[in-house]
Amino acid sequence: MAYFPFFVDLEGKKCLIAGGGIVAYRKVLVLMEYGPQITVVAPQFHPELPLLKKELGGKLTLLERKFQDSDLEDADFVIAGTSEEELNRHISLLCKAKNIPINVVDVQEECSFIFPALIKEKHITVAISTGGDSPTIAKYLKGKFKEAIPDGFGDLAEQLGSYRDLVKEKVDLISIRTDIFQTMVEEGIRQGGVFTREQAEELIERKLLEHEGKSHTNRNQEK
Ligand SMILES: C[C@@]1(CC(=O)O)C2=NC(=C\c3[nH]c(c(CCC(=O)O)c3CC(=O)O)Cc3[nH]c(c(CC(=O)O)c3CCC(=O)O)/C=C3\N/C(=C\2)[C@@H](CCC(=O)O)[C@]3(C)CC(=O)O)/[C@H]1CCC(=O)O
Ligand SMILES: NC(=O)c1ccc[n+]([C@@H]2O[C@H](COP(=O)([O-])OP(=O)(O)OC[C@H]3O[C@@H](n4cnc5c(N)ncnc54)[C@H](O)[C@@H]3O)[C@@H](O)[C@H]2O)c1
Repeated sequence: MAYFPFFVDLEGKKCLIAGGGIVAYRKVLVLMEYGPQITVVAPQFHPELPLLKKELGGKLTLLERKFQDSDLEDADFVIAGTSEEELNRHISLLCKAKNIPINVVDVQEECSFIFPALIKEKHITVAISTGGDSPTIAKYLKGKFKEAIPDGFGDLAEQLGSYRDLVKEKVDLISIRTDIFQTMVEEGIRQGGVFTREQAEELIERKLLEHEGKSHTNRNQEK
């Protein structure tokens, strides 16, 4: 069955990861880009995790002990990736009973959410899932789609995002706004991923004048 990709704001959300091996380390690497508060609980850690802790500071907590049920208490979502299959299943059952979203790495039937193959360029995220049919296809498509994203596209999206309020403030008609945003993207791509604030201001004025000219002509034709 196909899974629906909700895009969730994870900034500051509490993520508990049970297990601290390579699997857990990879999950931390992916998730840290989305700003959650991550706690990893395991008797032994992959050597990269303490190094990452130095980099991430308070965003990453390492609890060097076995998992306890009480670890779930304030978790917003959980990943079970210990080497103990029974324990992973136990964590999954507890989470499901408490309505806490749970991923058991590579065990679809124990998951309430699954991981997609991800492309991230600043705030642009492309997520690919095959509903569990073939993670290898998801990975393959990731490689293909990555090639299709123009250089600097994440930067361009971020720039255009910073002009949204300006456009909304100056332009009332949605159809003109849409035209402006469309032109910004086309010009931004043509200019290699850059569209400056000055250009945005000029474009807004030009499109407003164009529109005024058009409605003027229309009024004259109506007479
Ligand atoms: C996308 C990605 C993200 C990530 O892991 O972060 C991901 N798996 C990846 C790779 C990968 N995983 C596996 C292989 C070996 C080849 C193969 O088995 O096909 C490869 C390929 C490789 O490593 O080259 C083994 C595997 N995976 C699952 C099972 C269980 C089963 O089949 O029942 C088994 C068999 C275990 C066994 O043999 O016992 C299950 C799941 N794996 C998922 C996600 C979820 C569904 C995603 C979807 O909807 O497509 C789901 C359902 C649950 C979950 O884990 O969330 C990541 C791509 C990384 C990237 O982005 O590059
Ligand atoms: N390595 C892979 O590429 C891979 C891929 C897919 C699935 N898996 C599966 O995912 C699981 C984790 O893989 P890994 O390679 O990270 O294994 P690993 O052996 O490197 O790490 C296992 C981790 O689980 C921790 N652990 C054991 N008992 C625990 C407990 N009671 N409470 C909390 N943590 C506990 C260990 O301390 C360790 O940190 C395994 O079941 C493995 O079969 C591994």
